Amino acid sequence: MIEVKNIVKSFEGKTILHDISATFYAGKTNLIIGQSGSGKTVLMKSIVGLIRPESGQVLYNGKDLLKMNSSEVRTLRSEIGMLFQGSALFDSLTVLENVMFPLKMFTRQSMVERVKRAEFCLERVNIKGVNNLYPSEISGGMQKRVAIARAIALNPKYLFCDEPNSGLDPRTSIVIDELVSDITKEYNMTTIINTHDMNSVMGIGENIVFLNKGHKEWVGTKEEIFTAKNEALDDFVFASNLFKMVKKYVVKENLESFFDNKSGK
Ligand SMILES: Nc1ncnc2c1ncn2[C@@H]1O[C@H](COP(=O)(O)OP(=O)(O)OP(=O)(O)O)[C@@H](O)[C@H]1O
Repeated sequence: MIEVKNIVKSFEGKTILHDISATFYAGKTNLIIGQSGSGKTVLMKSIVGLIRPESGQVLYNGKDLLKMNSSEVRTLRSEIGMLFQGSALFDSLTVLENVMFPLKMFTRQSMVERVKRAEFCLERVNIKGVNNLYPSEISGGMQKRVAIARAIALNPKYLFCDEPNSGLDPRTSIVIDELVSDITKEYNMTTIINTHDMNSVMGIGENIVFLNKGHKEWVGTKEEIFTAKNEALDDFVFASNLFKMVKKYVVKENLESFFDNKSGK
């Protein structure tokens, strides 16, 4: 579990995060949503430790990142998996070598052990037969799966995904979302995902934190979003006519059956 308490962050005298407190649960897909510029990335970077807030606490299972010494931070880093927007694979390394990379950085495993673990992770994300290809030789969806395999190579307790669906078609986005969600449950990870993607919100939003102009405006689940009485949230989530119609239908008809059928299974 990760808790942030009273996080304040400013740049050049302008406050970007206003006293943010939120809880992100283990075994759940926790989403941070909000308009462009609302502070999602700054919040995620503050949680990961890439940005130091002026005040507040970032508690990893109760331990404050902002008070950890360098050896504690290094241990924590080995427990964190990251999935970046553009997959961020190393172009000059093969698929297998990309997944082996964090194992080389953070473990003393032998070459044989590293290969075995990387092969296991690639199989887990349903990647077969491309281990010796380079990222440029596989599709965007496959690259994303390889990035997930790399992110879970060290068996992380915490997984951070920044816009994991950017650049993917809707069908592949759902596959990636479901993969992240399944892995989160399987390994009981605390997964935090930054997204604007309403399909992700409706599909895997188990704990959604909505930021509005750097303020935490609302927290709830994908089911609660339909009946929330928050104007800013409503404007953001149901901005398109399509989602306005979906809301009308879901509220009028049967909410449960909508979520049961969401993934089209
Ligand atoms: N290093 C920085 N220096 C100055 N201002 C910054 C810095 N990083 C972010 N900001 C500002 O903080 C605000 C929030 O940015 P942030 O990237 O967190 O938004 P976001 O919600 O992630 O947006 P998007 O969805 O477009 O990625 C923006 O106004 C941005 O210009």
